[in-house]
Amino acid sequence: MRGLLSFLGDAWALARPYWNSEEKWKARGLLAVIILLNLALVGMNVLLTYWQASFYDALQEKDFTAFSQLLLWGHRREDGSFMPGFSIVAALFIVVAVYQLYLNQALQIRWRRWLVGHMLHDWLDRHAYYRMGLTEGGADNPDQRIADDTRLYVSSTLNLGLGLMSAVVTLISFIFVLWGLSGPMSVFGINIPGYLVWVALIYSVLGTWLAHLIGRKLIRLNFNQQRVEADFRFSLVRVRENMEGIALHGGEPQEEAGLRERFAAVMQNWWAIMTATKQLTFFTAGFGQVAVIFPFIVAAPAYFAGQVALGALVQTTRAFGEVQGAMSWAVTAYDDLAAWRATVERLTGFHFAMVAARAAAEEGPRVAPGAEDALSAERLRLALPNGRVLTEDASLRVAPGEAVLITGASGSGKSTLFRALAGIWPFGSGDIQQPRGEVLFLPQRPYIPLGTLKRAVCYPHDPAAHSNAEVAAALEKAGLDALVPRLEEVDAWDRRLSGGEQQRLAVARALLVKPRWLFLDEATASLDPAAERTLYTTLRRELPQAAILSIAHRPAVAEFHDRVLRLADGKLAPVQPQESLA
Ligand SMILES: Nc1ncnc2c1ncn2[C@@H]1O[C@H](COP(=O)(O)OP(=O)(O)OP(=O)(O)O)[C@@H](O)[C@H]1O
Repeated sequence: MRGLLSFLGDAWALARPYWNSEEKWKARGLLAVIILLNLALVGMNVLLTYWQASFYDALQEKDFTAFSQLLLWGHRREDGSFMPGFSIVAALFIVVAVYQLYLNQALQIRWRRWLVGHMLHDWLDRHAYYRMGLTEGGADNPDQRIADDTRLYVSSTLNLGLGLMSAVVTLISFIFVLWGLSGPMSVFGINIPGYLVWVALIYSVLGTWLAHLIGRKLIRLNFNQQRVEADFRFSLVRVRENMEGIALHGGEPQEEAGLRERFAAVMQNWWAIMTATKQLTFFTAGFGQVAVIFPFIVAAPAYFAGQVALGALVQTTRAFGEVQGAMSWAVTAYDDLAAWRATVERLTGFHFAMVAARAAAEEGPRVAPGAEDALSAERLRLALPNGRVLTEDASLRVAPGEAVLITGASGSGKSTLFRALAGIWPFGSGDIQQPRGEVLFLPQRPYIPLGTLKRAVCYPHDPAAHSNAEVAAALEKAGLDALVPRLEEVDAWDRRLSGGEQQRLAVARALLVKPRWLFLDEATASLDPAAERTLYTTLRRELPQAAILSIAHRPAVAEFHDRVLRLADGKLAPVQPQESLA
């Protein structure tokens, strides 16, 4: 019970922000209309049971006029009351049902847009996504949670919520109908009024309880299914993204084995879901079948005793069926409820992982952005997620326009030092003063976004911020003249360009963006030494005001820098350029 209450608390915590957001009046208004339409549907259902009673009575009495009037416009009964015809009620029913669904979907997409927008922000804000990827504590498969789980959550919440509401309203309405139709019954000499109502209630409560006992393992299984499906899809995406590496290694058998293994996890969990669903369906289908004849069995004695007419019998069984159906809502919706609960738990887990990752932005070295016109790091202690220390008490100060080369053995922590200077490394301590003005980091494998070549060069600027002529000039200076005519072409540029070309593209980016602070982390390492020299010469000529911090292994790069620092034994120490061999 505690588990259920805390789960409902989580579900509400997930939903509440939207219903109190800037969109709240539109959302609430739309929901109110949908609820009204839903209630109208229930009302028409009630009306139809009375219509049915009149219709069967007309049949029994072979009253053709009443029969045809009841099918068309309507019939005035002997007591003066008017019963609308089936065609009218059915036409109205169709219109209401269509708009109920249409507006429901409109509300779903609005809610989802809001939710996805907020999740994207929380995920990307303060590098939360990066930190979540660094530690195992991050939620698995964020892409699936943002793309799929939000869709499932929104549609299930609305549909289950409206389904529950309809069930409650149907229950209340038909309890009155059934109560009116059902006479008292004497059990051991005690008169029980509205006995059909009690029979329906007992039948349904028993059914719901049994469905819960049989189906509850589906919650965990559904949760797992989402995870294993996402893992499988992710491994397929990895193959697609690393096609060349895999093909060159001839790694297909390994990949196939890995993919099969992941799919086996999908299968295994799916079999467990099938077994659990089979058990639940045996029960729910049996429950549903019995429910068809059960009301006849309980109402038949009165009919055969001549106490009720055929119309009243039909109306009674229908009312019984509706009460029992509404009471058993949880039995029929158990599968959906289990899936919904799994989705809510996945989204809640993701939310808390994001909150923790954003809070962790305060952890690690203290970063003061743009505090002064220089870059400095003091008493920098950088560690790995597992606690291993990379630098102990490293210090650094770089003035505007200065060019500094950082060398050190592979794995000594040079890239991690850059990550810390960028303010994204959350493990360690010390003080970092970030400089004023635009900063650009160029890693060894540049990030190339999807879209046009122009977009790839301008990143992270908006492509509209630069003219084609500017971008073309930058590409030419970086030695990519051949690409100039393809600026507007959309392609998978990260796969189309060679490693060296990608690095040239990154240099073109620097020439275009003209940062005041440029960080090059082995950003020219894929080029031949002559090309590397040319690019460094171009960078120093074109960006004379820029401070440049480079990480490089080739000693020749030192001549383009004012001084060289070497990272060794956890400390940064100045060395002579000729000593800079890594
Ligand atoms: N996210 C991470 N989780 C665990 N270990 C990490 C992580 N990132 C880096 N490391 C480890 O930290 C150490 C330093 O990595 P870093 O990339 O800073 O080295 P580097 O000096 O730049 O090396 P190279 O010259 O080879 O590029 C390496 O041993 C690396 O395996």
